[in-house]
Amino acid sequence: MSVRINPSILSADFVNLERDLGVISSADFAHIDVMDNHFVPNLTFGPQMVGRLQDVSPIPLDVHLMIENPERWAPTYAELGAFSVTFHAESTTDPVALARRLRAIGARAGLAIKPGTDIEPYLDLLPEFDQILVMTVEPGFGGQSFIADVMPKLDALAAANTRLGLDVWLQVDGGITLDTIVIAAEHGANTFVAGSSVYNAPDRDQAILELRHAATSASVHRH
Ligand SMILES: O=C(CO)[C@H](O)[C@H](O)COP(=O)(O)O
Ligand SMILES: [Fe+2]
Repeated sequence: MSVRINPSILSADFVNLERDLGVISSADFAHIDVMDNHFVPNLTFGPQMVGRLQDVSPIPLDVHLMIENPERWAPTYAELGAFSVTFHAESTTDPVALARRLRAIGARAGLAIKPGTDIEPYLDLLPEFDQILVMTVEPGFGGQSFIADVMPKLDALAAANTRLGLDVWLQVDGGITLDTIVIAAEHGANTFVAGSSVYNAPDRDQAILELRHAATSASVHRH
């Protein structure tokens, strides 16, 4: 059972992003939080910046779009070469159509859901996606506390993967630490975004290694 550790550069130094991408090269993907100050009450960066991050990153980019009207912008990130592009169910009218456009460009397609959004309507759509991002905080800011109440959504997604014979990656994002990563892995998560717990650690490689070990042990224990 392989797990993926995706540090979020939301907790990096925004005037030293090339340097701060370089210190997470032992991770699987760099998680890039795009916020538009409309879908969430915070603003980060757009395609121009992400294109340059793509140029200099030692690892592939996992782009998380917290924006309104993702139909307008998500394909642009796929064209820039992002490995995966994840948009929110709450700001999309036709998630399947958008996922198909992203896949046609060559990116993996991800669907994200906020803590208050029900997963049930999306379970039958799993074949259309490569990953589902279950938010474990309200989107918008790093450094918040993990919301364990959303774990039943992971249980439902893991069961749907089994029922449909799929391996759609199950991603969690928000408040992931050495303790909470175990809880999420026990509920079937296999792709873990960690911002502050990686970037605030004195040794980023060590933090990534410890998160990976904790998640792997919990996954093995689960199966
Ligand atoms: O999408 C996000 C916030 O909306 C970030 O990816 C997430 O919060 C990571 O930060 P942390 O690990 O510090 O919670
Ligand atoms: Fe994120």
